[in-house]
Amino acid sequence: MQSTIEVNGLTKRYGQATAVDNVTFAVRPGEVTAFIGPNGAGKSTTMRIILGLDSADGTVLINGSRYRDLDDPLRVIGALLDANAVHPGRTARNHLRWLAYTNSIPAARVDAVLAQVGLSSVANKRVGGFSLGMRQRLGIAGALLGDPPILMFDEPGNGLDPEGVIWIRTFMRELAAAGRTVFVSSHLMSELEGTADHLLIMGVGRLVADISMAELLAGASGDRIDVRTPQPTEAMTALANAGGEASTLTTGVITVRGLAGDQVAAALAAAQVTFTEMRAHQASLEEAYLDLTRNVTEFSASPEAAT
Ligand SMILES: Nc1ncnc2c1ncn2[C@@H]1O[C@H](COP(=O)(O)OP(=O)(O)OP(=O)(O)O)[C@@H](O)[C@H]1O
Repeated sequence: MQSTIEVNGLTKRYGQATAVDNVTFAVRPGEVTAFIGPNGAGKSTTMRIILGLDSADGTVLINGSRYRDLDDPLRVIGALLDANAVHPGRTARNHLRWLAYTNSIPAARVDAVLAQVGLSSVANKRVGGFSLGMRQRLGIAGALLGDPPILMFDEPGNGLDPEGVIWIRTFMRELAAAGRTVFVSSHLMSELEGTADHLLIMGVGRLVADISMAELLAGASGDRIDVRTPQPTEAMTALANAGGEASTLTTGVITVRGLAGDQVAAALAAAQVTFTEMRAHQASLEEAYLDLTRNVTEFSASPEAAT
């Protein structure tokens, strides 16, 4: 068994509401696996259950063991769940020292992880004065303290400025490249495009896709063609008349479905519409996600499903 999280038949109910409904998946090492879904889909609940912080039906195995059976849990799985769960009166260094001490981790790791997340210069400052972005970094430092092979981050991009977002993306890629298992949740598709290798997509309570990023994007790009034109209205009409399904996502670019490249060119030429570029459409993760979830009824139950 190698650096994995295995979730099997997980179900969590709060009264009448089912927050997590029979969810099964495995998270593999050497990859960034993104846990994506709208607000309230059950991502945080699942992560809390993985760490044994909440009870549920079903099983969760970390490297083949339940969390509570791990001898040194912080050396196996490190997690950032809630960046605000730190005593505000403590300094960053003292918070990590306490965490190291109570988990039999050498104190030398404290300065190592502070440097890793870029907090060395504020190590002796009280956490109460930290921005959310600094707290996120401190939470990540805590997750790294035991040098675990598995890392789990719940919305780590929250509160980070653009530079911080690039930092966390690069950092997650480096962790995965070093062979670690990286499991990260987000409700922002753009945040994980170019970062995640694999996607676990949640509807409201249910896992609706377990798919590689490459496979999802290839499927969503499909047989669509992008045409850049200074005459978008005329192009839309010509392509619709030729039997294509034309839409526009970017100003000046028409995306056509249902016509081959030569048919698109012929339709535009016949209508005397000029175009400056024609190429196979590359779907964004956001687009692929919306395509995938459009027909999933559970999503429409949430007003934020399309965010
Ligand atoms: N302690 C609780 N008591 C009652 N309901 C809860 C509790 N915790 C979560 N829920 C409910 O369970 C569902 C899943 O919530 P959860 O926080 O896991 O979603 P999420 O996907 O992490 O959302 P977000 O992207 O907003 O963090 C929601 O409907 C939420 O209201």
